[in-house]
Amino acid sequence: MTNQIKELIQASISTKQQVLENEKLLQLVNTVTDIIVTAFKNGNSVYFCGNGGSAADAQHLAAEFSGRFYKDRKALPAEALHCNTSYLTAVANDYSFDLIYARLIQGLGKPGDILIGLSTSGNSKNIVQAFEMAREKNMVTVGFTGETGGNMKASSDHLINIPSTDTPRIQESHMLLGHIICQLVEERYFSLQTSEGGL
Ligand SMILES: O=C(CO)[C@@H](O)[C@H](O)[C@H](O)[C@H](O)COP(=O)(O)O
Ligand SMILES: [Zn+2]
Repeated sequence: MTNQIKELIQASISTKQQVLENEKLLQLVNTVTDIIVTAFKNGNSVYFCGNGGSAADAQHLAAEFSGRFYKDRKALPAEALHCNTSYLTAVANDYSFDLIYARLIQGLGKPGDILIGLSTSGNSKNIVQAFEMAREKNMVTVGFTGETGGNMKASSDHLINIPSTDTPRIQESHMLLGHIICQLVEERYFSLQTSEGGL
C-alpha cells in the first residue's frame, strides 16, 4: 500500500543525489551565494518570481532574507514579485499576465540588483520577460529551472538547472538549494559585518 509513496520519496532522493554528485552545479550554488552577499553589501536588493508552487517558493525564499533564517540580525532587502494582488490584477487585466513581473522590475530594478526566477519548464513568459527587463536595467539574473533551462537559459546570467523534467521533483530541489543559499548568505554576510548583526 505504501509502495507508491516510497517510489515518490525515492524519486525525490534520486534527483537530489544527482544534484549532490554534480560538482559544477554545486560550484554554481557557491557562486550565486557570493553574488548575493556582494549585492547586499552594495545596498542592492534581491527579487524573486515564479508561478504556482514556484511563486510560493519565491515568497518563502524572499522571506528568509527579509525576515530571518537562523540568526537574529537586521533585515535584508528581498521580496517576491507576486505579493501585491491589486498590482497583479490590474496589470494582468489592463496589459498582460506576461508583463506582471517585467513591469515591476521596470519600476523597482536598479543596476546590481538580483532577479531570481524559479520555473521548472524555464518557459514561463512572465519570467522570461522579467529577465529581459532585468538585463536592460543592468541587474543580475539567476534562473532556477529544470534540466534544459528552457527559454530562460538564454537570459540567465547564472542557471541552476536541476537534472530532472518532473515539476514537483524539480521544485523540491529548488527549495533544497534555495535554503542552502539562504543559510550560506546569512553566515557569510553577517560574519563579515558583525556590527550590522543586531536588530
Ligand atoms: O506547484 C505546482 C506543481 O508542483 C504547480 O502549481 C506549478 O508551479 C504551476 O503549474 C506552474 O504554472 C508551472 O510553471 P513553470 O514551473 O513551468 O514555470
Ligand atoms: Zn506543487
